[in-house]
Amino acid sequence: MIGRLNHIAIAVPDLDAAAAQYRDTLGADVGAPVAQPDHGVTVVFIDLPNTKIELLHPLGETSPVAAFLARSPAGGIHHICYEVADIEAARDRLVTEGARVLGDGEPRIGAHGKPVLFLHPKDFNGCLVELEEA
Ligand SMILES: CC[C@H](C(=O)O)C(=O)SCCNC(=O)CCNC(=O)[C@H](O)C(C)(C)COP(=O)(O)OP(=O)(O)OC[C@H]1O[C@@H](n2cnc3c(N)ncnc32)[C@H](O)[C@@H]1OP(=O)(O)O
Ligand SMILES: [Co+2]
Repeated sequence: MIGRLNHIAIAVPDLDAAAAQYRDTLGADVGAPVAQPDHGVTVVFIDLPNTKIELLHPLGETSPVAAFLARSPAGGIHHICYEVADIEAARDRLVTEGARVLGDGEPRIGAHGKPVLFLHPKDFNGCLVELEEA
């Protein structure tokens, strides 16, 4: 069911500083910050030869990333995003197998204009999993 690794997300306390570090210190191809108010984040995508890095910073009062940074003020790996061919079929299979799909269980449009879902970290070895329809 899961396919390619679409991205690894890192929550950061200072988005501009993290983007500059990837651009200048690590020599990476760093995109511009994009506000994603529906998801409560501002994101910067970094293109790598075999996947992407998503830098995340809280946006708005109800950002899900704010609580993460309150627990880990220096930042840290926030989630892993796998691609799936059919996100509703994937959701239905996961629910059948007892996994918790976060939110109302309905896919929402993510940073790439594709439907995404999130799976509870406690069901996947302490790792927040995002699924994005390829
Ligand atoms: C523009 C979209 C973009 C894209 O790529 O398309 C994005 O990726 S948007 C990313 C931001 N959105 C989300 O993260 C939505 C899903 N997240 C959530 O619903 C919450 O963050 C949740 C439920 C994962 C955690 O909520 P909260 O921070 O309030 O913590 P809890 O007390 O509910 O946590 C329970 C338990 O889980 C541990 N936890 C929390 N976050 C993570 C994490 N990112 N990775 C691993 N573990 C996590 C937390 O420490 C608690 O563990 P415990 O042992 O009980 O203390
Ligand atoms: Co993501």
